[in-house]
Amino acid sequence: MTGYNLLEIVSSCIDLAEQSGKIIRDIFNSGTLDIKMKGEDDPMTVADLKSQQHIIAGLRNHWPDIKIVGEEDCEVPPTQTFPDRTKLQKYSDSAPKDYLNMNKEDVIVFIDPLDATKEFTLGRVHCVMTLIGITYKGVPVGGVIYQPFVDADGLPVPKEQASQWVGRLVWGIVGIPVENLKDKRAPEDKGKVIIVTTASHFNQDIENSIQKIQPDKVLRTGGAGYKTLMVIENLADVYLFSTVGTKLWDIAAPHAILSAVGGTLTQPSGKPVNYTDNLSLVENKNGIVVTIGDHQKYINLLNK
Ligand SMILES: Nc1ncnc2c1ncn2[C@@H]1O[C@H](COP(=O)(O)O)[C@@H](OP(=O)(O)O)[C@H]1O
Ligand SMILES: [Mg+2]
Ligand SMILES: [Mg+2]
Ligand SMILES: [Mg+2]
Repeated sequence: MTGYNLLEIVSSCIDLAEQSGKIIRDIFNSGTLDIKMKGEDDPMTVADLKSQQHIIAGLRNHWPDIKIVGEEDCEVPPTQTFPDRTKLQKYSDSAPKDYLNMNKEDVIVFIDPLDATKEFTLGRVHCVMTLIGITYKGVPVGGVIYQPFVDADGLPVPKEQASQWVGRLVWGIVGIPVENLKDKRAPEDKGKVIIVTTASHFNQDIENSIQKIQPDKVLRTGGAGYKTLMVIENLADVYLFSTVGTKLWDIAAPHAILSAVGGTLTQPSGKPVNYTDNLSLVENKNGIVVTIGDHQKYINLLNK
């Protein structure tokens, strides 16, 4: 076979995301985040950088030429990390055959080394995640997300109980059932329409869109990955961010897992997102809408 094998790439990304989680936890515990501002409300820390360097160096050791789009602009020193490519071998018979020998030109790995950096710098670490998404022919097909600051069920743990930060991994490949997910909807929220949106990048466009849906509840928290996982686990019906701000690396990994469980992510118009390595097109300029069901109903409301 001459193409890339998605099972091997996702297997490696699982190792690298878990290792990055440890890097992120250690830097948080050190207390030295070395915060730099890339733009207004757009911080980057040394944890973002070290996490991305670790992931890219590990991928390059196996796939020197694979297309990678990472959030941070940084040099990548070589490492001796050779991630395990074999963890998912048992799915070789059940995985979609196309994904076992993917044309190299059509594969892109999107890396968000630390999603929810703003919240991270404020110590609200439960929503921090490392996100690695793999797209094939412009569509997310594999995703790995790792939450460093939660317990094994993904529940927040305060920093006074840091020893319980065992972390949580979720990976998904479209066509293979996703493990390690729960329906977390509280009984009193059954039948309600719940929107989740940004905590730290809110604006009037988003407020106007929320009004069109007339939800019963609006939750605000950090991280594109965390909010998408809330939809996947039924804590919210819609993740709505109807404005410029998120980038392809924020959504590639969670989108793949969402697709694997039957959910939908589009632009607010209902048009699909096109995943490309053209750096002038990595912004989700029109925003995103994420649902686990009734997607068209919400798109209709947003466009009426
Ligand atoms: N106005 C804005 N400027 C820069 N980045 C934005 C933004 N709005 C959203 N984002 C990006 O979208 C992601 C989710 O944002 P939010 O937590 O507000 O929902 C964050 O990813 P990072 O933390 O990986 O940079 C954040 O940087
Ligand atoms: Mg950032
Ligand atoms: Mg992000
Ligand atoms: Mg980030």
